[in-house]
Amino acid sequence: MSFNEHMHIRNRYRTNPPDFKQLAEKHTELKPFLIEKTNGGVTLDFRDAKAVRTLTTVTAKEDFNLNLELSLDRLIPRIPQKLNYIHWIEDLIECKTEAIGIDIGCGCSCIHALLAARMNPQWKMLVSEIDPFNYNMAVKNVEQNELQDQIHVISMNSSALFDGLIDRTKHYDFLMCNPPFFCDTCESQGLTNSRNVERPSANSINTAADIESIYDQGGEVEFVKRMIDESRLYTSNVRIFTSQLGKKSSLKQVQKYLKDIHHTDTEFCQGNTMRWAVAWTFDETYRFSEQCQSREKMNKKKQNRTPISVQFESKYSFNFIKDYLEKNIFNELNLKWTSLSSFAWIFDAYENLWSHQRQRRRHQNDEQPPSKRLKSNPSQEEKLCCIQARLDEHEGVCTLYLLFVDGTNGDAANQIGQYIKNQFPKYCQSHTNTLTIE
Ligand SMILES: C[S@@+](CC[C@H](N)C(=O)[O-])C[C@H]1O[C@@H](n2cnc3c(N)ncnc32)[C@H](O)[C@@H]1O
Repeated sequence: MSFNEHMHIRNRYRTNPPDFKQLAEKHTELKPFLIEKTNGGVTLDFRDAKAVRTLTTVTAKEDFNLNLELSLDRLIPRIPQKLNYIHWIEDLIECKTEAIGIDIGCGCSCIHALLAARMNPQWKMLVSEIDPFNYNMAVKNVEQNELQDQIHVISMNSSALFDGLIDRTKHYDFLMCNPPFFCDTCESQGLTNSRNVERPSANSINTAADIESIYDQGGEVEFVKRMIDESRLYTSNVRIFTSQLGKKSSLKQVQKYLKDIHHTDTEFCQGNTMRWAVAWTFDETYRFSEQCQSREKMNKKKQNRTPISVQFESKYSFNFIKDYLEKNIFNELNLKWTSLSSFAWIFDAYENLWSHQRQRRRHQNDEQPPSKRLKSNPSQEEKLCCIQARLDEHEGVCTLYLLFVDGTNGDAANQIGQYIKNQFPKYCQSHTNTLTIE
């Protein structure tokens, strides 16, 4: 399965992936690695480190005019995926033309800073590296592209991430990082269950050295947790902190750790690889824009913005249904409601009395003497939902529309709509003997 259609919208490779044949015509060093496919096309063996390294260096040259030196025993960056991260950073800082950024652990390629600098000629990057080999090669890569004015590489000799790097008298627009991913060599060699056994084995080589891929204090989750802890000391120096994550399970743990900090997340898609990323900020004036959020979150939001409709049989009049809602449903579900007009309402729910389990509890509660009933106090509870409701009549048929406005239960309009669909026939049955439906 290819995730290319979900690459960042500005990623130049989204609709125009590298053409290996054309690249090899111009950069002949790629030619020996081309493999003819039965359909006449060509591909590369992504398990061959030399092939992957050559593809990266010729792509960097062709598309970014970058002369890149890479080592076969160090991480070889995949440029299309790196662009997803850089474009996301651009979105986070609202495409500022002048910006100062930080990259923690630049690797021998120094790829984040080189791409960021080429794509944004007025950005400045401060990057760190703890491994002396990577540091020396990163400096070389900056110098051979004459980007010393834009990129400053710092060698770290302690395990501190920010101390000795971030200048407390300065302000930085963003911080980025691709942390060491694994906890130990077993995980890096795929011997522990980090990879779902159902998933096919990796069809792409990982050339990362242990120093690059292993953080023996708990892998990427603990590395990013350390970043979060340290970021609390630099709240006014860095506007937006970010980190990439290699596993979706890591994202959940990091999000939990960021509970009290304003944050968002996204995913980076390319080929059949997905990566995740988190961003957090201590700037109370800052709001993460919609385009910076994950597809999952955006899809949920879109779903919530579509009103749920409940259609009633034509034999039930507008006033009958309106009475049913105001005198039964709104009370039964303990909704705090206000009329917006004779046919529209807005209501809040602080407890879920519409799902089966909750209904059972409600009935049990109703059977208790009043002194023992559970009381709900909206001021102490979180709001499950605020919903706008409208009852329309068209050619004698009434339809109720429910639109989720906000709250913690994004599916509430759908659930309440379903509840009304289930309960209305029962109500009608119990009322046909005593009331007219007009
Ligand atoms: C997964 S690699 C990422 C390299 C590069 N940024 C990339 O995305 O291709 C992680 C890098 O972080 C470096 N690193 C690990 N701990 C560090 C620390 N405390 N300070 C700076 N760099 C560190 C490693 O040496 C390694 O180069």
